[in-house]
Amino acid sequence: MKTMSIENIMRKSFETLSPEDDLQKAAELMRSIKLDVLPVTRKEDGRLLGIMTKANIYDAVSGGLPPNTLIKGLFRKKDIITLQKEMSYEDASQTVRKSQTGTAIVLDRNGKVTGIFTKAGWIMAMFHQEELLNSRLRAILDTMHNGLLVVDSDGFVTTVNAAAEKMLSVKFSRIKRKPVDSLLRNLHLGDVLTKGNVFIGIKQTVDCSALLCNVTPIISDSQISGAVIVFQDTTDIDQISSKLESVTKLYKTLDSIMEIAYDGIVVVDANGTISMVNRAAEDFFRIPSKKMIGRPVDKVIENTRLHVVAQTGVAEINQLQFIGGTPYAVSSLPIMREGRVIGAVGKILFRHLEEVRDLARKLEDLGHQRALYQNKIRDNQEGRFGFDRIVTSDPELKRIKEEAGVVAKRPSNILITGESGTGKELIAQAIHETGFCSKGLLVKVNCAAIPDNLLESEFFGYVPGAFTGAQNKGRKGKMVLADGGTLFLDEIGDMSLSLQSKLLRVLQEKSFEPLGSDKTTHVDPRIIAATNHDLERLVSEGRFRSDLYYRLNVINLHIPPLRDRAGDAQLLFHFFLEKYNRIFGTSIRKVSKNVREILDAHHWPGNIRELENVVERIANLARSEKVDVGDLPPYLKEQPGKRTSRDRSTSADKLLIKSRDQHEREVILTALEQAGGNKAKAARILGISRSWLYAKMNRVGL
Ligand SMILES: Nc1ncnc2c1ncn2[C@@H]1O[C@H](COP(=O)(O)OP(=O)(O)OP(=O)(O)O)[C@@H](O)[C@H]1O
Repeated sequence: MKTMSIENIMRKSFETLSPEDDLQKAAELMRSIKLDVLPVTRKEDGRLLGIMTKANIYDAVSGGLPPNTLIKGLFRKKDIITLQKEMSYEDASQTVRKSQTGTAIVLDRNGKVTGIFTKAGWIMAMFHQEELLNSRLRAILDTMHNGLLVVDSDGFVTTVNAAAEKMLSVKFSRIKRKPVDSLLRNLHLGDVLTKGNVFIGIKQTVDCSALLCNVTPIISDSQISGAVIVFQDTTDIDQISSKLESVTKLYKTLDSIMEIAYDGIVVVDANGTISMVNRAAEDFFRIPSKKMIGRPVDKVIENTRLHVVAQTGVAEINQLQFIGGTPYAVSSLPIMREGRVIGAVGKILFRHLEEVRDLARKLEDLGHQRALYQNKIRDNQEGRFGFDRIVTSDPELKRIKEEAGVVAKRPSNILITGESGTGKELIAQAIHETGFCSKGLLVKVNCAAIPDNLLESEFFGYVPGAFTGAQNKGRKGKMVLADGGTLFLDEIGDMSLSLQSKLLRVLQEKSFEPLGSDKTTHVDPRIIAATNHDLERLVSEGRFRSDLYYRLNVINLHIPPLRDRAGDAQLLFHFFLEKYNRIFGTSIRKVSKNVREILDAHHWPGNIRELENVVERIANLARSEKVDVGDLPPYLKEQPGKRTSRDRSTSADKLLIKSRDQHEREVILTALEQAGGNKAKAARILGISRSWLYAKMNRVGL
C-alpha cells in the first residue's frame, strides 16, 4: 500500500500576497478563501518571503493602521513552518506538531510555494490514515492463521479475528465487551494487565482442540491499556508430531536392520537415484554412502537392474548379476505406495554363489547320508539287510533279486530300468551292500536334479582357484568319494550329451582330471545307473550316446511295475501297514475284501512309492483295526472297474492286456475328442475321476 505524501493532503487552492499588498486585500483574501494564513511571496519568482496571519491583521488594525497600509512591514518572516511536497505524512505530522498555528507552507524543490497544509487538512489526513491503518490491521488479523483476541484494561474483549471466531466457535458480536475468561481460562490476565508480564506457550483445551496461547500487554503512553492474546490450534501439529515420532522410530529400526544385515542393501527412488545404502553395501562396493546417495544407481553399480525395477514395478528375484566378473545373486523388489511404484530396493547376496551351492550340496549329502543311516537303522531294527529289504512275492522280481545278488559280486556295470517308484534305488543299495565294494561308500548322484553346469564339478571336483567363486580348499568330486565303493547314477537318462562323453571317458580309462587341474586322478568305483526312461529310444533319437549305453548296460535289471507283480500290492500293503503301525503305535491288521480287490485292480502309476503313501494316509486317519473302502483316498475308491488276479500280466495274458489297452486307448481318444481336449470333461464323459483318467492315459501311452 502506498504511503500518503503531503501532496495528497495539502490544500492546493490558495492565494498568495506580495509585500506591496495592503491590509485590506489581505483581510478580504483570508475571508474569501477561509484561511487564517496566507503565504507572502516574491513577485519575480514566487519564492516564500513570510506569512501573513489573521493575528498580524488584528495587531495592525488594533494599532490604528488604516486598511490601505502595505503589509511589507507587518507580515511574519521568522519561525515559519515549511514542508517539502514530497514529504511523507508521518514526517510532516512530526514537523507540524511543533507549529503553534498548526499550519505549514508547502514548497517545491525550488522553494516556490505549491500548497498550504492546514489543521483541518491534517485532521482529515489523520482520519484517512486511521481508516487506512484500521483496514490494514483488519486484513492482517483476518488473514492470520493464528487466533487473536484483544482485551481492554478490564479484560473485556474488544477485537477478535476470523481465525479466533472459528477456533472458539463464537461470533464477535456475542462476545464483544464480555470478559475473556468466558472463552479462555488461566491466561494470567491479572498479571498481564497489572504488572505488564508476558506469558508465552500457555496450553488450553477448547472443544477437544489443543490451543497454545501467548498473552502480551498493550502499552501506550507508559500505561497498560489492554492485552493481546494470540493462540494457535496445535491439534494437527500434535498429531503430526506423534506421527513423525513413530516414523522416526520406524526409520531408526529400519536403519538398524539395514546396518546389521549381512547382505548389501541399496534403495532407489522412482527415478533410480540411490536414497539409502547399508554398511554392508558400502563395504562391498568400497564406496562411502555419501558418494552413492543422490547418484543414479546405474552409474554406481555395475549391471544393476534396480532402476528398471523402479520403473516397471516388476520384482526380479534371485537374478545373477555380474559385479567385477563375479556372479552374485541379486533380488530387486519394487516399493509400492497407493498402487504407485515409488522406488525399489535391491539385495545383493555377498556369499559367492559357489559357496551357497556348496552349502546346498553339503546339505544334500547330509540328507542322503541321513536317509541312508535311517534306512540302515530301520532295516537293522526290522532285521533286514540287502536284498531281504525287497519285499515281493512276484516270481519275476524274485528272479531279478537272485540275478542281482549274483552280479553284485562282480565288478560289471549295471543298468537298472523300470518305472518311477518301483524300487530301483533299493536294488542298487542291496547290490552295494552285498557286493564286492560294500566296504566303500555308496555315493548317489541324481543327474536330473543338478544343473548341467554344476554336474561336472559335482562329478570330478576341482582344485583351489579353478574358477571364480571356487572354494579355497578345492572340492573332491563324487567320483573320488565313490572310489572303492559304488557310484549310483540315478536318472542317467537326463544327463547332457557333453557330460555323457566325459563320463564315458572315465568309465573307459578309469581316470580323469579335476576342474582346473592337469593332474590325473585314478578311480575305480562300481557303477550302477538307473533310469525310468527308455534308454534305447533315447539312443535312437540321438539323445543318449550309444557307446555309453552299451558300457552301462552290461547287466540290465528291469524292475517290473507293481501292477504287473503277482500278489505284491497286497503283500506290500500289509508290509507297510506293519511299518506304520510301529511308527504310529496303531494296530491295523485287517483289510476288507473290497479293499483287497481295489488294491489288485489299481494301476499304481506311482508304484510302491504311491502304495506306501496310501498306507501312511490310512494309518494316519484310521478309526478301526480294519481297513475298509471308506479309509482309502477318494481317487482309489472311484475306480470304475476291478481287475482280478487273472488280469495280471503273466506272460500268457500279455496279449489280452495289449488288446485291452488298445481298446481303452481308443475309448479315451474318442472321449477326449468329444471334450475338445479338455481332460476334466473327458473324465466326466467316461464316468471316471480325473486322476484315474490320467493314470489310464499314462498306461496306454497317451
Ligand atoms: N519291493 C520293495 N519292498 C519294500 N519297499 C520297497 C520296495 N520297492 C520299493 N520300495 C520302497 O518304495 C520307495 C521307492 O523306491 P525307490 O526309491 O527305490 O524307487 P525308484 O525306482 O528308485 O524311484 P525313482 O525312479 O523315482 O527314483 C522307497 O521308499 C523304497 O524303500
